[in-house]
Formats: sequence, structure tokens, C-alpha cells
Amino acid sequence: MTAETIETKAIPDDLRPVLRAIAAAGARLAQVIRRGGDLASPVGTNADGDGQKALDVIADDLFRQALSGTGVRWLASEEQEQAVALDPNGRLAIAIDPLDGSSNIDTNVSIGTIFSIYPAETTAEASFLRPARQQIGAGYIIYGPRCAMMLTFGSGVQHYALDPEGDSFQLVASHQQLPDCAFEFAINVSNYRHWPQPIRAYIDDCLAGNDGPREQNFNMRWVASLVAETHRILVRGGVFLYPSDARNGYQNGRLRMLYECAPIAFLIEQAGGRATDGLRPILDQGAGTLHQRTPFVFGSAEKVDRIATYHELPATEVSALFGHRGLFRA
Ligand SMILES: O=P(O)(O)OC[C@H]1O[C@](O)(COP(=O)(O)O)[C@@H](O)[C@@H]1O
Ligand SMILES: [Mg+2]
Ligand SMILES: [Mg+2]
Repeated sequence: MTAETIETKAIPDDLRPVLRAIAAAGARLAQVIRRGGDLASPVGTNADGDGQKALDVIADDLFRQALSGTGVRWLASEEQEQAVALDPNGRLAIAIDPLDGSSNIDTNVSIGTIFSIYPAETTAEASFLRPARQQIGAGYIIYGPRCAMMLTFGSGVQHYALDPEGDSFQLVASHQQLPDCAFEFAINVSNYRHWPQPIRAYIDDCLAGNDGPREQNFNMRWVASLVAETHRILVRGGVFLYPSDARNGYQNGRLRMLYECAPIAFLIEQAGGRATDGLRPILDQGAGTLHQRTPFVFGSAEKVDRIATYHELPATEVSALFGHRGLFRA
């Protein structure tokens, strides 16, 4: 009998084969990352025009091979233009970002894998282009100083850690809850001049700290790995924003609905947080195409709700000097 790659007692029976496969491929990828080497060299361009690095391709191959023969009918990947048909009798459809945070590969900063599980329909389109609330599972693996996996099947968030001596993920918490206490925001501020006015107004008020309308100092983080930002927010709280902006190609932000925002939104809601496109819940929406992008805001419920109210303010109020937004005291 081979050793389990993940402790399965909290995983629904019908999803165990795919989770074992994902855990095995994740443990293998963690080894590849630890070993290092030439993982960041450019090797091409993916369907969406993003540069691909060696590790993007290695990760894509690893997860596709691991998921063959596990009951997956359709596999959609960031690295493939079209969904791939795996097992014609499979009952599941999986969307995956095999390697998230590619710009960090060569800097030895945390990177990850994100995945989303739906019941398979007769076509790939019907399986993936549907409301994100129809996900039956979602998760990510973080390849950080410790390798961990967060999973949800719709009844809370399970936190697993990879045994550093072996290749098995062990359950460390069965109900990870998002704390609502961190005054910390994550956004790529270098894009400030391109943001819509409500986002500028929200960040202006955070930056004004004790002297502004929030009367509260904030801290800032930006790792540029969605998985790492999500992990920090699940453990410590805070809020993440990747809004739409005025740059060419960023009218819907940067992050992809199907295999980045939908699974992260499922995890965040299950941990007691909120995830929106700035205004509307991500889980009430769905991708119109496999690689569609969406603005993305998630984290502590109170902060995400507050950001939505900035979108609803009259233009005169959001463009007012920060000291005048008396409505928004922390
Ligand atoms: O470089 P930017 O514009 O700050 O974007 C960073 C974002 O892009 C991403 O790296 C996109 O994911 P990929 O690396 O899978 O393409 C996110 O992980 C991260 O949040
Ligand atoms: Mg990504
Ligand atoms: Mg990626």
C-alpha cells in the first residue's frame, strides 16, 4: 500500500482521488522549487499573451499528468488556450493556475498553485462558464518557507501542511477563520495614477492614517503573488485590491476569474470574509470566457464592504479632499 499524499478524512469521498493527485503533484513541485536551477527562464507566451517561464510549463505538465485517470473530464489551465478533455467518463471539471506569482520565481519569494472544482457537464464551456457559486471545491497550495494547502468544499476552510520529512499533507486546522482586526491593505501602488477614483479615494484615506477621516494608521504589503497575499489575509486579516485601471489591457484588472478569483473568493467567503469585483460578489458572477479577467477585492468583510461604499458615493464626494469624507471613520 502506498502512503497517502493527503490526510483525507475531511475530504468528501468523491473528491479524494483528485485531491490525492493535486497533493502529490504539489509535493513534487515543492521539491522542484526547493532544488532550484533554471526555473525562471522565459520559454514562450501563453494563450493570454503573458510570458511563460520554465516553471509555469513544468507545473502545468505536472498537474495535467497527475490528474489523468482521477475522474476529471475537463481541465482548464492558465497555460492552455482551450480546456483539455481528459477522461470522457469523468464527473469533474478542474480549472487551475498551475503556478501563481511567476514574477517571483527567481527571487525565492512564495509562489503557489490555485484550483477550482465544478461538476463536469457535457461541454467544457458548460462546465466552466457558469456562476462561481456552483464550485464544489477550491483550494491553493503555497510554496513558502512552509508548504501549505487551504481547501474548501463549502463547509469551512481546511488548512493542511506538507510534512517536510515526507510527501504528505496533514490537516492542521479544520475551520480556518479570517480575523477581522488587521489594518493592513495590499495593492500595487505603482499603478495609483491609473486607478479609478473610488480606489484612489479609499487608499488616500488609508494613507492619511491618524490624520485622515479613518483616524487610523494602516500598514501596507504587496508580495505580487496572489496566493501569498491570500494566505496572509486568511491568517492575519486585511484587504487585497487589484482594481481595473486605465492601462492598455487592464480595463478588467489583471487577475483571471475562473482559476484565480473564483476559487480564492470561495475560500475567503468560507473563512468568513468577503470577495467582490469592488462592488458585486465574485461568487454571483461567472467567467464569460476561460481566461476572462476581473477586478478583485477581498479580505475582511468590513473592509470589503467599505470599499463598495466608495464606489457608490457621488463623484464629488470621492474626489473631495480626504479630510472631508466624514462618513468613513474607522
Ligand atoms: O505584477 P503585478 O501587476 O503587481 O501583478 C501581480 C499579480 O499577478 C499575478 O502574479 C498573476 O498570476 P500569474 O503569475 O499566475 O500570472 C498574481 O499572483 C499577483 O497578484
Ligand atoms: Mg496567477
Ligand atoms: Mg500562473
